[in-house]
Amino acid sequence: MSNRIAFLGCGSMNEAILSGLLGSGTDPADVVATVRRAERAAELAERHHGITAIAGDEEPDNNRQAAKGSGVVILGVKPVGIADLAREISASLSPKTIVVSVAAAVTLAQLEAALPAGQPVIRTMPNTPAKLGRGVVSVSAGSNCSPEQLQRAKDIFKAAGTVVEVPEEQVDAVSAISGSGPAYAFYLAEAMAAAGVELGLEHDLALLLARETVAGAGFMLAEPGADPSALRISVSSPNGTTERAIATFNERGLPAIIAAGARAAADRAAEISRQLG
Ligand SMILES: NC(=O)C1=CN([C@@H]2O[C@H](COP(=O)(O)OP(=O)(O)OC[C@H]3O[C@@H](n4cnc5c(N)ncnc54)[C@H](O)[C@@H]3O)[C@@H](O)[C@H]2O)C=CC1
Ligand SMILES: O=C(O)[C@@H]1CCC=N1
Repeated sequence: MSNRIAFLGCGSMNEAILSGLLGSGTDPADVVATVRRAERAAELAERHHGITAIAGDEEPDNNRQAAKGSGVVILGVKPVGIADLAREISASLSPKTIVVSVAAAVTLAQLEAALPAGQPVIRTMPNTPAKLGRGVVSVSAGSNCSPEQLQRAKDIFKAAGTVVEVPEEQVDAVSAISGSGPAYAFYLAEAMAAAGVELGLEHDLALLLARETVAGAGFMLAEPGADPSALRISVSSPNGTTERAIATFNERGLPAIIAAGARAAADRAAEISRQLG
């Protein structure tokens, strides 16, 4: 099977995966990316030397060109555009080409219906730390995907981080925790920086403290076997300052607020799936 991997719709998410892949030693000559605009294609080609980036405003059949001869194609446009993109490339796929979607809310059934009968399809839910090889991605195989084809996709995504296999019914929950989750961590950093300013720190200093703290805590969480509760307790002296802060978060219902946000994200994914029919 061809080693070439095509990233169709190379925006934030697909570029993050592409970066992770190149960072782990994939030959850029085996990577092709498509986008809408020529400026974005030039930016990608400059940032990732040796890949091929094709813009639709210069070459309207860019997606078909990229799909043709690729062993794996990764669909990375917004959910509403996935089925059209799948139909557009259908005639350019070999029956063995593995079609991977990173889109929230687009089901395996919707993907399979837009592709030639029998096409192997995998639905994934990645996240943007893939850019640093620190993403986490779920994979769910469609009915035509062989164990070897699923393994090939897992091997690609391993380069971008941790791979978990989940039944498709769980993808909306995965999306609500790890797909969207980096935004929750960034939101926490924003709120901490704002709190620092409220306590009298200069904005730049407050932002530096918040960024380095969330990043540093992230590194600690990334150590093998890390336990968030144990790590939190190790910062919290009995009757000390941290304990007072955490008690205030609990009194104000922060865990329930986070659960409600995650529920809202999962519900929105289900709503989009229904809208896409
Ligand atoms: N951004 C994130 O953190 C995550 C995103 N996703 C999924 O990834 C997908 C893309 O999201 P983002 O990367 O955030 O969006 P984005 O807007 O940054 O990327 C989409 C890219 O596709 C290009 N594009 C649109 N139509 C095209 C076409 N017909 N042919 C070629 N290129 C085309 C756009 O120009 C853009 O560069 C979505 O389906 C989303 O659900 C999944 C997990 C996390
Ligand atoms: O916000 C979104 O719709 C995408 C899916 C998961 C993360 N970002």
